[in-house]
Amino acid sequence: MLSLKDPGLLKSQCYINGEWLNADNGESIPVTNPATGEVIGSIPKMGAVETRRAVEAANVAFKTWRKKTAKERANILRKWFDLMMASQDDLAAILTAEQGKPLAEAKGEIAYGASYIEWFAEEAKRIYGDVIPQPANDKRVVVIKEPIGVCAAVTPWNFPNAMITRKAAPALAAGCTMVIKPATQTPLSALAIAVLAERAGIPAGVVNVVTGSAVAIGGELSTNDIVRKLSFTGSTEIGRELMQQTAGTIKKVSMELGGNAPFIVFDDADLDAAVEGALISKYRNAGQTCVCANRLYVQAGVYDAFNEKFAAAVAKLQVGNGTEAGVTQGPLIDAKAVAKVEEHIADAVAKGGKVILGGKRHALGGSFFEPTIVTGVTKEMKVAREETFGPLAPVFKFETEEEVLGYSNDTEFGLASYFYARDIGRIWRVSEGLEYGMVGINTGIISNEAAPFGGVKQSGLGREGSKYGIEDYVEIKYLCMGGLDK
Ligand SMILES: NC(=O)c1ccc[n+]([C@@H]2O[C@H](COP(=O)([O-])OP(=O)(O)OC[C@H]3O[C@@H](n4cnc5c(N)ncnc54)[C@H](O)[C@@H]3O)[C@@H](O)[C@H]2O)c1
Ligand SMILES: O=C[C@H](O)CS(=O)(=O)O
Repeated sequence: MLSLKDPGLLKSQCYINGEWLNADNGESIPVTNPATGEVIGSIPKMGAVETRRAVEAANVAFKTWRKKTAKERANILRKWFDLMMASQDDLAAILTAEQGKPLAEAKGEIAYGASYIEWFAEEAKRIYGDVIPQPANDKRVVVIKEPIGVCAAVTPWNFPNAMITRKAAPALAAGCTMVIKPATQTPLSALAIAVLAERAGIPAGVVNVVTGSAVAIGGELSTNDIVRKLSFTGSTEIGRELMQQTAGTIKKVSMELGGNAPFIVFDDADLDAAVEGALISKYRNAGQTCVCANRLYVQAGVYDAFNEKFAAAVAKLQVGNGTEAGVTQGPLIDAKAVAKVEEHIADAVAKGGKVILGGKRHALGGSFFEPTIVTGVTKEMKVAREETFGPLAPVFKFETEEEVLGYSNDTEFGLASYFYARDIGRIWRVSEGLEYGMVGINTGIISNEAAPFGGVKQSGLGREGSKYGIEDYVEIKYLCMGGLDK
């Protein structure tokens, strides 16, 4: 059982209009720990009717929340940030229990998630408009920015805290209200965020969390005309479905979708730095990260040296229950995730790939999997085209810059990409040649609240974080002031 300093953070009810509620039919869904299989809690199995009530509550709350000054909203968001950081240990314990990542990573996620609240508490006060030089002296052209209204957020299980705050923070900062549907595998983190929102003084109806049937809740959020914006983080497949569903009411959408990140090591790279970057980029959250290195490309001249160093570093990863000291890789989220990794390994080996480390389920059983490296891989393999979303590093060999750019861009995805090199001309050529929303240069970690996080092609629409992140939650209004020459 979860032992928290603040047991009030562990909720089994949804948060709608400032009330903690069960499903209308009383049904609930268990929440299990992926490391042990034990039930750690339960959540209401809500559907369209409860979701509609949450949307209507958010609509009522919008009328007053938007009228607060930016400074008033900023102060309340700052309080929310302070409360989240004060509860970092408990929030991390809840996150590790329901998602599986090591406690140190979970604590890092809480700080990362809270940093979006801190950032947008500040950005709230900088949503500037324009006064544009008038084309005729009887008029003045003024532009103001206004909150778009009731927003919906549908979020994934792999970062159960940060993927929510990365949406709720800019939305509330802009004066919007929000209905959140977290992933069914990891809802307790979302409910804990709502507890702290309530304690921070965020008024009833401004933040709402609904759990239960994804199709029913998502269907209501994507078709209810009161919802003016839907922000989704998850697979490209579901993102495409939600875009189609929102088209009927012409909603604004943000889509943070799947990835297939290339991680390129050129022969002029600092090899030790490249190994360190590849390790963190590939195996963070057991590889269950949208921006993790999905394909490693190493130039022929350093291919063997890189693989030797990389295998030695990966072999040091400690697989186990995320609550145990020293563990650096937890379980995968479920058996389906394990099956996908096994499918990708089997396909690569069948087509000539060589497993030089790991390659099978961990001795711990369940959904634990050995950190794995496969060499001798080619573009005909599934690992070249599909997002593995697990602790599998396929290492491709390449000869020239032109060749590796061609390989890297040969995908429908365009989220994150990485490369290690030291020649400045190469750094500029490759940075501009990669068709991705984000490029890590001599680093394997690119995510922070100050940066515009997002993808191109079928990895999504819009940006989260940075000064750009709040633009997705405002509408531009043009005021044409006439008759000024009389
Ligand atoms: N780009 C990013 O920032 C980012 C971040 C995290 C995860 N992801 C992507 O998400 C995927 C893994 O996460 P996942 O398994 O939670 O993704 P998913 O698409 O299966 O689920 C994401 C969310 O959508 C909900 N959902 C599922 N089917 C739905 C439907 N028919 N209608 C409405 N909602 C529905 C789920 O309950 C969950 O809350 C990977 O592809 C990963 O790359 C992207
Ligand atoms: O999985 C997707 C997240 O956006 C990862 S990150 O923590 O933002 O890098």
